[in-house]
Amino acid sequence: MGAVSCRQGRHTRVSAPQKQGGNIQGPRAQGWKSLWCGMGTVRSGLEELWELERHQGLHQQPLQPAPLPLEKPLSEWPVPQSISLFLPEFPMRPVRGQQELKILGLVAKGSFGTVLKVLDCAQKAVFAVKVVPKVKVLQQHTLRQCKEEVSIQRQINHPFVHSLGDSWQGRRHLFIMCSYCSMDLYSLWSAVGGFPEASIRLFAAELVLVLCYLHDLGIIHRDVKMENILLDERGHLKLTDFGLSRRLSQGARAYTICGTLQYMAPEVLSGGPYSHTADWWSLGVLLFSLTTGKFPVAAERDHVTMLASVIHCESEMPVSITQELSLLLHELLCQNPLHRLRYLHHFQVHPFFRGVPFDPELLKKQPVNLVMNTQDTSSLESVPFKDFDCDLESWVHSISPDSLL
Ligand SMILES: Nc1ncnc2c1ncn2[C@@H]1O[C@H](COP(=O)(O)OP(=O)(O)OP(=O)(O)O)[C@@H](O)[C@H]1O
Repeated sequence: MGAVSCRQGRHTRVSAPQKQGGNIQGPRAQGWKSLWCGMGTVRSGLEELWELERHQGLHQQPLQPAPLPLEKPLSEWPVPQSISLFLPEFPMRPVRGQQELKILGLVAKGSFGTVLKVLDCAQKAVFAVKVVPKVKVLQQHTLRQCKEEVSIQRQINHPFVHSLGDSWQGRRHLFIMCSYCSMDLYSLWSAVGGFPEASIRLFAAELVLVLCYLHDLGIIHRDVKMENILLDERGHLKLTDFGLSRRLSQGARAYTICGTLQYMAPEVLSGGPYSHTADWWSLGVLLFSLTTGKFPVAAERDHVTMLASVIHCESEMPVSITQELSLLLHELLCQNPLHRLRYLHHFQVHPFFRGVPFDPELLKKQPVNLVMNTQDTSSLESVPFKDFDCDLESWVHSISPDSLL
């Protein structure tokens, strides 16, 4: 049996961006403080502010705005191991960032990293930056995986995949930057519940194209789930989080038990051998949930119990769904990976996809009314970025130091 690395089914995603002057409280704020304190190249100015706060006993008073001092260029040679270990995927950027990036808010706290929303002042564009503490990477023995994540994301270029903007390292953190998406499928699903079949058909076709593309490149994603599907401004999807992905050539097998329990195929839960086909099971779970508003099998506490539930459960299809969709779900949620749908031509001729063009450009032209409607009614997410254009000093200024302890 392979190593076990299971993730939680849901992130602590912050549903609305934090505005300038907004309150940050509780454990989330604590996360911010420790994050800022260790942000190395990007937030070294903040680190100094925290130090100042500690030594001058300013806990009860708001911090004064202060200019961000530039971090001294790296002069150590040879490069210390704490840096060289993460090269070349995470290059050192001594000056970049602290002058150009401004934190706009906290997006989510994943199991590996914290995702921040930032403004790149030079490019005048908003990005999401995943910040991963190096110490966590080393403690959890995920160095190889972490480098693989970046190297895979650099290689990929597909309209429905979230491509990598940049990656670099500070002294204590790794940074992975991508363009920012204001909505993810999980949040949309939580707000809307079951989706109409027309929307499911479009999402499914886009995901089929992405998964076929990845598998043809010899990449297995291993964490296909709603939280890892972001939606662009027109509602089309972008698969993200390649943190568990790996290169697996056609015909090769994997054994590591990893993924998010509710989405993991039986052959993954049992410790393999498994292949790219496991991603199609996850797609089945995802489509079932989008259709019915609930997961085919409730989450269990560990992979052993989850396996028992998955094996013994015959997911009942609601009578309200069409036969074509029911057939698709059955064929994806097939216990035997060899009998599971998995090739593009399977989907192209499937009755559920009758008339669907399996072409990214044509799919992108189709409207996703569901998302547009939801975004229209959401409050903060649709506020223009300039409204929360705060810089680091004002963040520090606006937050009560007590709430950050
Ligand atoms: N570019 C982005 N724009 C907006 N939100 C994002 C972006 N990237 C990630 N997120 C949000 O942050 C969440 C966590 O990111 P990600 O999955 O990369 O971190 P993680 O630590 O690997 O999470 P986990 O291991 O728990 O899946 C995502 O599920 C998504 O909701």
